[in-house]
Amino acid sequence: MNLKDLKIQIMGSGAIGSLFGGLIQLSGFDVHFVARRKRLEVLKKGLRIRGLIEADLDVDVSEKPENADITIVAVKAYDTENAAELLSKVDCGVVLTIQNGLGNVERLSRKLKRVIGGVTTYGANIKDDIVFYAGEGVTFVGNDGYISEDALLVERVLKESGFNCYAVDNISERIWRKAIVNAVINPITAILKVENGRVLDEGLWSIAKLVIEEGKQVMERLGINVDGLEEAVREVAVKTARNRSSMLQDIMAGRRTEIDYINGEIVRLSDEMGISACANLLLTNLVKAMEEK
Ligand SMILES: NC(=O)C1=CN([C@@H]2O[C@H](COP(=O)(O)OP(=O)(O)OC[C@H]3O[C@@H](n4cnc5c(N)ncnc54)[C@H](OP(=O)(O)O)[C@@H]3O)[C@@H](O)[C@H]2O)C=CC1
Ligand SMILES: CC(C)(CO)C(=O)C(=O)O
Repeated sequence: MNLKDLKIQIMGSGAIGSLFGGLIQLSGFDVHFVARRKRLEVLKKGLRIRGLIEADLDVDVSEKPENADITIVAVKAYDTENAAELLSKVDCGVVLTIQNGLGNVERLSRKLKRVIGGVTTYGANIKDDIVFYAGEGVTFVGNDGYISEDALLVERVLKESGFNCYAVDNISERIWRKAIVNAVINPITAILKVENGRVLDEGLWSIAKLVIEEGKQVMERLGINVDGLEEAVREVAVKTARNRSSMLQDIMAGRRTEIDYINGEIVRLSDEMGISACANLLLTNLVKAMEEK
Protein backbone atom coordinates (compact mmCIF):
# COMPACT_ATOMS: atom_id res chain seq x y z
CA MET A 1 0.00 0.00 0.00
CA ASN A 2 1.19 3.49 -0.88
CA LEU A 3 1.70 5.67 2.23
CA LYS A 4 -0.55 8.38 0.77
CA ASP A 5 -3.42 5.85 0.47
CA LEU A 6 -3.72 5.82 4.27
CA LYS A 7 -6.78 7.50 5.71
CA ILE A 8 -6.03 9.79 8.65
CA GLN A 9 -8.68 10.91 11.12
CA ILE A 10 -8.57 13.85 13.55
CA MET A 11 -10.67 13.25 16.67
CA GLY A 12 -11.27 16.76 18.04
CA SER A 13 -10.64 19.40 15.37
CA GLY A 14 -9.87 22.42 17.54
CA ALA A 15 -6.62 24.38 17.43
CA ILE A 16 -3.96 21.65 17.41
CA GLY A 17 -6.15 18.99 15.72
CA SER A 18 -6.96 21.36 12.86
CA LEU A 19 -3.29 22.26 12.47
CA PHE A 20 -2.20 18.62 12.34
CA GLY A 21 -5.09 17.63 10.04
CA GLY A 22 -4.57 20.64 7.79
CA LEU A 23 -0.84 20.00 7.30
CA ILE A 24 -1.43 16.27 6.73
CA GLN A 25 -4.12 17.00 4.12
CA LEU A 26 -1.92 19.60 2.43
CA SER A 27 0.73 16.93 1.88
CA GLY A 28 -1.77 14.75 0.00
CA PHE A 29 -3.36 12.39 2.54
CA ASP A 30 -7.10 11.76 2.78
CA VAL A 31 -8.11 13.31 6.14
CA HIS A 32 -11.40 13.01 8.01
CA PHE A 33 -12.03 15.64 10.70
CA VAL A 34 -14.34 14.91 13.65
CA ALA A 35 -15.79 18.10 15.15
CA ARG A 36 -18.83 19.23 17.07
CA ARG A 37 -20.96 22.28 17.85
CA LYS A 38 -19.67 25.59 16.45
CA ARG A 39 -16.43 24.11 15.12
CA LEU A 40 -18.40 21.57 13.02
CA GLU A 41 -20.34 24.39 11.35
CA VAL A 42 -17.13 26.40 10.79
CA LEU A 43 -15.25 23.48 9.23
CA LYS A 44 -18.16 22.65 6.90
CA LYS A 45 -17.37 26.02 5.28
CA GLY A 46 -13.63 25.25 5.20
CA LEU A 47 -10.45 25.23 7.29
CA ARG A 48 -8.48 28.48 7.33
CA ILE A 49 -4.90 28.45 8.62
CA ARG A 50 -2.76 31.54 9.12
CA GLY A 51 0.51 32.30 10.89
CA LEU A 52 3.54 30.26 9.90
CA ILE A 53 1.65 29.07 6.80
CA GLU A 54 -1.38 30.36 4.95
CA ALA A 55 -3.90 27.80 3.67
CA ASP A 56 -7.61 27.57 2.91
CA LEU A 57 -8.88 24.00 2.60
CA ASP A 58 -12.17 22.26 1.91
CA VAL A 59 -12.33 19.46 4.47
CA ASP A 60 -14.28 16.26 5.04
CA VAL A 61 -15.87 16.82 8.46
CA SER A 62 -18.61 15.17 10.49
CA GLU A 63 -19.73 14.70 14.09
CA LYS A 64 -19.07 10.97 14.02
CA PRO A 65 -15.76 9.14 13.70
CA GLU A 66 -15.26 6.84 10.70
CA ASN A 67 -13.01 3.88 9.97
CA ALA A 68 -9.43 5.08 9.45
CA ASP A 69 -5.85 3.80 9.35
CA ILE A 70 -4.60 6.34 11.88
CA THR A 71 -6.66 8.43 14.32
CA ILE A 72 -5.07 11.40 16.06
CA VAL A 73 -6.82 12.31 19.32
CA ALA A 74 -6.72 16.07 20.00
CA VAL A 75 -9.60 16.69 22.40
CA LYS A 76 -8.96 18.30 25.79
CA ALA A 77 -7.97 15.72 28.44
CA TYR A 78 -11.40 15.97 30.14
CA ASP A 79 -13.08 14.83 26.87
CA THR A 80 -10.87 11.76 26.38
CA GLU A 81 -13.27 9.16 27.78
CA ASN A 82 -16.14 10.39 25.64
CA ALA A 83 -13.87 10.46 22.55
CA ALA A 84 -12.75 6.88 23.29
CA GLU A 85 -16.37 5.74 23.57
CA LEU A 86 -17.24 7.29 20.17
CA LEU A 87 -14.10 5.84 18.56
CA SER A 88 -14.87 2.36 19.94
CA LYS A 89 -17.84 2.16 17.54
CA VAL A 90 -15.53 2.19 14.47
CA ASP A 91 -12.24 0.68 13.34
CA CYS A 92 -10.02 3.68 14.07
CA GLY A 93 -6.67 1.99 13.30
CA VAL A 94 -3.58 3.20 15.15
CA VAL A 95 -4.66 5.74 17.78
CA LEU A 96 -2.17 8.52 18.59
CA THR A 97 -2.81 11.00 21.41
CA ILE A 98 -1.12 14.39 21.16
CA GLN A 99 -2.95 15.74 24.22
CA ASN A 100 -1.35 17.35 27.25
CA GLY A 101 -1.74 15.92 30.72
CA LEU A 102 -1.31 12.51 32.34
CA GLY A 103 -3.28 9.30 31.83
CA ASN A 104 -4.60 9.88 28.30
CA VAL A 105 -2.98 6.73 26.89
CA GLU A 106 -4.45 4.69 29.75
CA ARG A 107 -7.97 6.18 29.34
CA LEU A 108 -7.95 5.56 25.58
CA SER A 109 -6.52 2.04 25.99
CA ARG A 110 -9.46 1.01 28.20
CA LYS A 111 -11.72 1.21 25.12
CA LEU A 112 -9.37 1.07 22.13
CA LYS A 113 -6.61 -1.13 20.71
CA ARG A 114 -3.33 0.01 19.15
CA VAL A 115 -3.04 3.21 21.22
CA ILE A 116 0.34 4.95 21.17
CA GLY A 117 1.44 7.92 23.23
CA GLY A 118 2.49 11.26 21.86
CA VAL A 119 3.66 14.65 22.95
CA THR A 120 3.99 17.76 20.83
CA THR A 121 5.47 21.22 21.23
CA TYR A 122 3.82 22.56 18.07
CA GLY A 123 1.62 25.54 18.94
CA ALA A 124 -1.76 26.62 17.58
CA ASN A 125 -4.73 28.67 18.68
CA ILE A 126 -8.06 29.70 17.20
CA LYS A 127 -9.19 33.30 16.83
CA ASP A 128 -12.28 34.35 14.90
CA ASP A 129 -12.65 30.73 13.68
CA ILE A 130 -9.19 30.87 12.03
CA VAL A 131 -6.44 28.50 13.14
CA PHE A 132 -3.28 30.41 13.93
CA TYR A 133 -0.12 28.30 13.48
CA ALA A 134 1.94 29.93 16.23
CA GLY A 135 5.01 27.75 16.61
CA GLU A 136 6.88 24.93 14.94
CA GLY A 137 7.98 22.33 17.47
CA VAL A 138 8.75 18.65 17.74
CA THR A 139 6.46 15.65 18.15
CA PHE A 140 7.45 12.38 19.81
CA VAL A 141 5.31 9.26 19.33
CA GLY A 142 5.60 5.76 20.66
CA ASN A 143 5.59 3.27 23.50
CA ASP A 144 7.85 2.30 26.40
CA GLY A 145 10.72 -0.16 26.06
CA TYR A 146 10.48 -0.69 22.31
CA ILE A 147 9.81 1.13 19.05
CA SER A 148 6.62 -0.28 17.60
CA GLU A 149 5.67 -0.71 13.93
CA ASP A 150 2.64 1.50 14.63
CA ALA A 151 4.85 4.29 15.98
CA LEU A 152 7.11 4.03 12.92
CA LEU A 153 4.09 4.26 10.61
CA VAL A 154 2.83 7.41 12.39
CA GLU A 155 6.34 8.87 12.28
CA ARG A 156 6.46 8.31 8.49
CA VAL A 157 3.08 9.97 7.95
CA LEU A 158 3.93 12.99 10.10
CA LYS A 159 7.42 13.37 8.59
CA GLU A 160 5.90 13.13 5.11
CA SER A 161 3.56 15.96 6.16
CA GLY A 162 6.50 18.16 7.14
CA PHE A 163 6.46 17.62 10.92
CA ASN A 164 9.57 17.17 13.03
CA CYS A 165 8.53 13.80 14.38
CA TYR A 166 10.40 10.94 16.07
CA ALA A 167 9.29 7.47 17.13
CA VAL A 168 10.69 6.82 20.62
CA ASP A 169 10.88 3.98 23.16
CA ASN A 170 10.38 6.17 26.27
CA ILE A 171 7.13 7.97 25.61
CA SER A 172 5.99 7.96 29.29
CA GLU A 173 9.11 9.87 30.29
CA ARG A 174 8.45 12.46 27.57
CA ILE A 175 4.78 12.80 28.50
CA TRP A 176 5.69 13.16 32.20
CA ARG A 177 8.39 15.76 31.51
CA LYS A 178 5.94 17.93 29.59
CA ALA A 179 3.33 17.40 32.32
CA ILE A 180 5.77 18.63 34.99
CA VAL A 181 6.54 21.71 32.89
CA ASN A 182 2.79 22.35 32.65
CA ALA A 183 2.28 21.56 36.37
CA VAL A 184 4.69 24.37 37.27
CA ILE A 185 4.02 27.05 34.66
CA ASN A 186 0.31 26.71 33.90
CA PRO A 187 -1.36 27.07 37.33
CA ILE A 188 1.06 29.68 38.69
CA THR A 189 0.61 31.89 35.62
CA ALA A 190 -3.17 31.29 35.56
CA ILE A 191 -3.62 32.20 39.23
CA LEU A 192 -1.42 35.31 39.06
CA LYS A 193 -2.40 36.24 35.46
CA VAL A 194 1.24 36.70 34.45
CA GLU A 195 3.48 35.62 31.57
CA ASN A 196 5.45 32.36 31.85
CA GLY A 197 8.79 34.02 32.69
CA ARG A 198 7.50 35.22 36.06
CA VAL A 199 7.72 31.69 37.52
CA LEU A 200 11.49 32.28 37.55
CA ASP A 201 11.10 35.01 40.22
CA GLU A 202 12.73 33.80 43.44
CA GLY A 203 9.55 33.38 45.52
CA LEU A 204 7.60 31.66 42.72
CA TRP A 205 10.54 29.43 41.81
CA SER A 206 10.57 28.10 45.38
CA ILE A 207 6.95 26.96 44.79
CA ALA A 208 7.99 25.55 41.40
CA LYS A 209 10.68 23.47 43.12
CA LEU A 210 8.10 21.94 45.48
CA VAL A 211 5.81 21.07 42.56
CA ILE A 212 8.72 19.46 40.70
CA GLU A 213 9.91 17.54 43.78
CA GLU A 214 6.45 16.05 44.35
CA GLY A 215 6.18 15.11 40.65
CA LYS A 216 9.65 13.55 40.83
CA GLN A 217 8.64 11.30 43.72
CA VAL A 218 5.74 9.88 41.71
CA MET A 219 7.88 9.48 38.59
CA GLU A 220 10.59 7.65 40.54
CA ARG A 221 8.04 5.22 41.96
CA LEU A 222 6.79 4.60 38.42
CA GLY A 223 10.37 3.90 37.33
CA ILE A 224 10.58 6.99 35.10
CA ASN A 225 13.90 8.80 34.65
CA VAL A 226 13.93 12.21 36.41
CA ASP A 227 17.43 13.41 35.50
CA GLY A 228 17.65 17.14 34.82
CA LEU A 229 13.95 17.76 35.43
CA GLU A 230 14.31 21.10 37.25
CA GLU A 231 16.70 22.40 34.60
CA ALA A 232 14.27 21.30 31.87
CA VAL A 233 11.39 23.23 33.47
CA ARG A 234 13.59 26.29 33.91
CA GLU A 235 14.66 26.12 30.24
CA VAL A 236 11.02 26.11 29.02
CA ALA A 237 10.17 29.03 31.33
CA VAL A 238 13.11 31.00 29.91
CA LYS A 239 12.31 30.10 26.27
CA THR A 240 8.59 30.90 26.63
CA ALA A 241 9.06 33.83 29.07
CA ARG A 242 6.78 36.18 27.07
CA ASN A 243 4.02 33.53 26.45
CA ARG A 244 0.66 33.40 28.15
CA SER A 245 0.18 29.77 29.15
CA SER A 246 -2.79 27.81 27.79
CA MET A 247 -4.24 27.63 31.32
CA LEU A 248 -4.07 31.40 31.75
CA GLN A 249 -5.82 31.77 28.38
CA ASP A 250 -8.50 29.26 29.45
CA ILE A 251 -9.12 31.08 32.74
CA MET A 252 -9.28 34.50 31.02
CA ALA A 253 -11.79 33.12 28.50
CA GLY A 254 -13.93 31.46 31.22
CA ARG A 255 -13.18 27.97 29.89
CA ARG A 256 -12.57 24.79 31.86
CA THR A 257 -8.86 23.99 32.34
CA GLU A 258 -6.93 20.69 32.23
CA ILE A 259 -5.77 21.10 35.87
CA ASP A 260 -7.33 17.78 36.99
CA TYR A 261 -5.18 15.95 34.43
CA ILE A 262 -1.92 17.76 35.25
CA ASN A 263 -1.42 18.71 38.93
CA GLY A 264 -4.62 16.86 39.89
CA GLU A 265 -3.25 13.60 38.47
CA ILE A 266 0.02 14.04 40.43
CA VAL A 267 -2.11 14.46 43.59
CA ARG A 268 -4.25 11.40 42.74
CA LEU A 269 -1.21 9.18 42.10
CA SER A 270 0.57 10.49 45.23
CA ASP A 271 -2.51 9.63 47.32
CA GLU A 272 -2.50 6.11 45.87
CA MET A 273 1.21 5.78 46.71
CA GLY A 274 0.73 7.16 50.22
CA ILE A 275 2.99 10.16 49.63
CA SER A 276 2.29 13.84 50.04
CA ALA A 277 1.73 16.34 47.19
CA CYS A 278 0.68 19.50 49.07
CA ALA A 279 1.96 22.03 46.55
CA ASN A 280 0.18 20.29 43.67
CA LEU A 281 -2.99 19.96 45.76
CA LEU A 282 -2.92 23.66 46.61
CA LEU A 283 -2.48 24.72 42.97
CA THR A 284 -5.17 22.26 41.80
CA ASN A 285 -7.73 23.55 44.27
CA LEU A 286 -6.94 27.23 43.63
CA VAL A 287 -7.38 26.77 39.86
CA LYS A 288 -10.59 24.77 40.39
CA ALA A 289 -11.94 27.55 42.60
CA MET A 290 -11.16 30.05 39.84
CA GLU A 291 -12.97 27.87 37.28
CA GLU A 292 -16.06 27.86 39.48
CA LYS A 293 -16.14 31.67 39.86
N1 LIG B 1 -3.15 24.19 21.13
C1 LIG B 1 -1.89 23.83 21.26
O1 LIG B 1 -0.96 24.52 20.79
C2 LIG B 1 -1.52 22.54 21.93
C3 LIG B 1 -2.48 21.77 22.56
N2 LIG B 1 -2.11 20.58 23.15
C4 LIG B 1 -3.11 19.75 23.80
O2 LIG B 1 -3.97 19.22 22.79
C5 LIG B 1 -5.30 19.07 23.31
C6 LIG B 1 -6.26 19.91 22.49
O3 LIG B 1 -5.90 21.27 22.64
P1 LIG B 1 -6.51 22.44 21.73
O4 LIG B 1 -6.55 22.03 20.31
O5 LIG B 1 -5.78 23.65 22.10
O6 LIG B 1 -8.00 22.51 22.30
P2 LIG B 1 -9.32 22.97 21.57
O7 LIG B 1 -10.35 23.19 22.62
O8 LIG B 1 -9.01 24.07 20.61
O9 LIG B 1 -9.72 21.70 20.69
C7 LIG B 1 -10.37 20.56 21.16
C8 LIG B 1 -11.53 20.31 20.22
O10 LIG B 1 -12.03 19.01 20.43
C9 LIG B 1 -13.44 19.12 20.30
N3 LIG B 1 -14.08 17.92 20.85
C10 LIG B 1 -14.09 17.47 22.12
N4 LIG B 1 -14.80 16.33 22.22
C11 LIG B 1 -15.27 16.08 20.97
C12 LIG B 1 -16.10 15.07 20.43
N5 LIG B 1 -16.60 14.09 21.18
N6 LIG B 1 -16.41 15.12 19.12
C13 LIG B 1 -15.93 16.10 18.33
N7 LIG B 1 -15.13 17.11 18.77
C14 LIG B 1 -14.81 17.08 20.10
C15 LIG B 1 -13.77 20.39 21.04
O11 LIG B 1 -15.09 20.82 20.80
P3 LIG B 1 -15.82 21.82 21.87
O12 LIG B 1 -15.04 23.10 21.81
O13 LIG B 1 -17.19 21.93 21.34
O14 LIG B 1 -15.72 21.17 23.22
C16 LIG B 1 -12.70 21.30 20.43
O15 LIG B 1 -13.09 21.81 19.18
C17 LIG B 1 -5.20 19.50 24.79
O16 LIG B 1 -4.92 18.39 25.60
C18 LIG B 1 -4.01 20.46 24.79
O17 LIG B 1 -3.41 20.59 26.08
C19 LIG B 1 -0.83 20.11 23.10
C20 LIG B 1 0.14 20.84 22.49
C21 LIG B 1 -0.11 22.12 21.88
C1 LIG C 1 5.00 25.09 27.59
C2 LIG C 1 3.77 25.94 27.90
C3 LIG C 1 3.75 26.31 29.36
C4 LIG C 1 3.97 27.15 27.03
O1 LIG C 1 3.11 28.20 27.32
C5 LIG C 1 2.52 25.16 27.56
O2 LIG C 1 2.59 24.03 27.12
C6 LIG C 1 1.15 25.70 27.82
O3 LIG C 1 0.96 26.90 27.87
O4 LIG C 1 0.24 24.85 27.96
